[in-house]
This record gives sequence, C-alpha cells and structure tokens, in this order.
Amino acid sequence: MLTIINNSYEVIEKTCIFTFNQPFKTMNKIEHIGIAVNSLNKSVPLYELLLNTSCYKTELVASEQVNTAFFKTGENKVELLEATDEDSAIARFLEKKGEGIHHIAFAVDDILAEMERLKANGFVLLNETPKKGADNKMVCFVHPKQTNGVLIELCQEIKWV
Ligand SMILES: CC[C@@H](C(=O)O)C(=O)SCCNC(=O)CCNC(=O)[C@H](O)C(C)(C)COP(=O)(O)OP(=O)(O)OC[C@H]1O[C@@H](n2cnc3c(N)ncnc32)[C@H](O)[C@@H]1OP(=O)(O)O
Ligand SMILES: [Co+2]
Repeated sequence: MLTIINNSYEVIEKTCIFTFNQPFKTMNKIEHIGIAVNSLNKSVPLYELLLNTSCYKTELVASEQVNTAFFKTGENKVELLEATDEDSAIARFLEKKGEGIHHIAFAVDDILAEMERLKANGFVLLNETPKKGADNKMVCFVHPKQTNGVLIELCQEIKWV
C-alpha cells in the first residue's frame, strides 16, 4: 500500500508483497507511449522510417486539443501528439520541456475500478470521470507530480455493441 502523508509517501513492505502477489488484472500492459512533437508532418515520416512501419491512424481529439498519429511495433504502440491550440497540455509541455516522451499509458480492464483504487491510495486524478481518448479508448490521467515526474494515462478500450 502507498500511504501519502504531507506530500511524501511510505511503502509498507508487508502490504506491498500482498499487492504484488495478487492476480494482476488491472494495469495489464503498456498501451502506448505518448510523444509530444512540434509537427506531425515532420515527425510521422521520421517515425515511419525509424520503426519501419506505416502510421496506421491519425485522429484529431478536439477535447484534448491534439492531433495524434499512431504506430504499432509488435505489441507496442507509439502515439505522436501535436498541439492544435497554444493553451493545450501538449503546447504547454512543448514550451517548457521541448519535444519528447509526454506520458505512459496503461491498458486497464475496468477504468472506474482502477480510478477508485488509485484514489483510495491517495493518487490525484486529473479527471474525475473517464474521458474520450484517441483510438477508441476512455482515458484518465494521474498527476505527474505524484508519480516521479511521469504523467500516467489509464486506457480502457470502448467496446461497441
Ligand atoms: C489523445 C488523447 C489521449 C489519448 O487517448 O492517448 C492523450 O494522450 S491526451 C494527452 C494530452 N492531455 C493531457 O496531458 C491531459 C492531462 N494533463 C494535464 O492535465 C496537464 O498537462 C498537467 C499534467 C496537469 C499539467 O498541467 P498544468 O499544471 O496546467 O501545466 P504546467 O505546464 O503548468 O505544468 C505544471 C508542472 O507539471 C509538469 N508537467 C506538465 N506536463 C507534464 C508531463 N506530461 N510529464 C511530466 N511533467 C509534466 C510541468 O513541467 C510543470 O512542472 P514544474 O515546472 O516543475 O512545476
Ligand atoms: Co495518450
């Protein structure tokens, strides 16, 4: 268990072992790595060359003010993100840190249960309810200040019936 006290935390070893021994049905795998780029026009051909594969999808996510481009490498996915507005999270990140890894996204089976689990362990979620992401996903973000400076995204695939 992670106990957050006055912005510091302690890992209680006994509980931790118990947690790690549970069958791991949540946080299944890394769903994608998000990379902030200045220009998809420039970076898509670069990543096609780098990964030796074609971009399989581009998608505008207006609610996040981003244009995205997706690549598959084996079981892994890379998401390139370009800002569509100077007030967007990606534009602010690019201004402060420049191009580079912006977030790591984990696939979860039950995003609501996972959000509850994280909240119960003291993590600050950046959205209270799951929101529409790219590539057919509902998503939620965890603040990077609490996760060693890494922005974490949870993703649950939307199943259309
Ligand atoms: C396409 C949809 C979806 C998908 O389906 O995959 C996506 O991936 S969308 C991706 C873009 N959307 C988001 O990132 C939403 C969640 N992010 C946020 O809510 C904000 O960006 C933030 C993380 C809360 C930061 O916002 P804010 O506090 O307004 O920005 P600042 O620029 O003032 O930063 C404060 C502080 O945080 C550091 N920071 C910001 N972003 C990151 C990051 N990605 N990774 C690590 N650290 C980050 C920033 O450097 C500042 O630090 P200090 O300067 O030390 O205070
Ligand atoms: Co993402």
